[in-house]
Order: sequence, then C-alpha cells, then structure tokens
Amino acid sequence: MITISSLAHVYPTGKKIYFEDAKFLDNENWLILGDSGSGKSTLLNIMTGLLSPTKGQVMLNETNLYQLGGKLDKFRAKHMGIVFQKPYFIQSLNVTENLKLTQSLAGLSKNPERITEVLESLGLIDKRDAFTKELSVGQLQRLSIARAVLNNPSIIFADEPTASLDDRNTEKVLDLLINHAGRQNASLIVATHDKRVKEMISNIYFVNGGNS
Ligand SMILES: Nc1ncnc2c1ncn2[C@@H]1O[C@H](COP(=O)(O)OP(=O)(O)OP(=O)(O)O)[C@@H](O)[C@H]1O
Repeated sequence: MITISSLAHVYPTGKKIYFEDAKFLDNENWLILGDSGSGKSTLLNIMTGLLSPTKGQVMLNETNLYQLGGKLDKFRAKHMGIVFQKPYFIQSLNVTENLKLTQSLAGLSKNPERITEVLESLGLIDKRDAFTKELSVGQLQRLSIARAVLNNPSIIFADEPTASLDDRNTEKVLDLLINHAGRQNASLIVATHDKRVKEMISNIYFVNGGNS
C-alpha cells in the first residue's frame, strides 16, 4: 500500500501544486488523470522518490520514502517498478544483461530463471540476446514492463506507457501490466491522457493542479 498525505510541491519558478491525500491499496489498479500541466508527472516523480516534495509524505507500507536518505535508490529498485513513457536502456548491453542490471541495482542475487520467466511471459524470450536498439517500439515497451515487474515490486508505476503505441499494442501492454500487477498482488498506478487506457482501469485519482 502506498499512502500520500499533505503533499505539495513548489518549483523554483514559483509554480505550486497540491495533491489530495490518498491510499493506493495492494491489488488495486489506479489511473492518475488531469489536464496537461496539472501535475501528473510531478506526482509520479514524488511517489517514486525521484522528486522530494516541498511538503508532505509518501509511505510505502511502513516506510517513509523521504526518510530513507542514501538508501532510497536501492529501496526503489527493490520495491517499485517503473514504466516510463519513453523506454531507456543501456545500449551496449543486451536484453538479458539489462535485466541482470535491474536485479543487481536492487541488491538481489542473480536469478536467471526469473529473467527467463518474465521474458517468456512477455513474449520476448527470442529477443534475450538482442540489443535494445534492435527491438521495435512495442517490444521495447514490453521490455520496460519486464524490467518493472522483474523484482516482484509491491507497486508498479507507469507514466503514459501507451503514448507511442497503436491500438493493438496499447491493449496488449495494458493487459500485461494489469496481469503482472495482479499476479504479484502489487498496486498499479498509471498516469495517462490515453482514452483507450481509461476504459481498462476504474479507480481514478484526479490531479487538478491545485491552482493557487
Ligand atoms: N522542472 C520544472 N520547473 C518548473 N516548473 C515545472 C517543472 N516541471 C514541471 N513544471 C510545471 O509544473 C506543472 C506540472 O507539470 P507536470 O509535468 O507534472 O504536468 P503533467 O500533468 O504531467 O503534464 P502533461 O500531461 O502535459 O505531461 C506544469 O505547470 C509545469 O510547467
């Protein structure tokens, strides 16, 4: 479960954004909706520990993210899966090596069986030795999901995961995300503008920019 309370962020430009308190429970799928510029990415960055909020707190179960100090990066790698709008991978490593890196950044021991299992479930096993530049956009997005679910995180975040995908791949990618989150009893939190995604997830958290 992830809980946000009294969250607000002020950018150096003076732009202030306030966020309603919320609890996102295990096994729940949520959409983060809001107009362009309302603060969806800001919220995801705060919830993933990438942007320290000006005020308020983020608790993942019993852990207060912003009290972790130097342990935050390893904590994130172990307990959170993140799918970004544009997948980025280490170009000089192949698919399997990129996933091995995800295990080691979380301080986990090597688990090649888990890598095989995840690649199989995402239809990427025949690409295990390929370099990421050899993958299509849809395959890269599935590899992002592989990386996000690999360490069995308790929460999976996705920021506009379907923006560059056609209808068929959008449905596939969303199905896979929902499926994997469900299998792991994780919560899934998706920020999107995509109407196609809105039909597939029913819990909605609105970001209204908290104009002030
Ligand atoms: N680094 C920054 N410095 C100053 N202002 C910023 C910064 N990042 C975002 N903002 C401002 O904060 C507000 C929220 O931005 P954010 O990217 O979170 O919105 P969003 O809802 O994700 O938008 P979109 O749907 O267009 O991606 C916007 O007004 C934006 O201009």
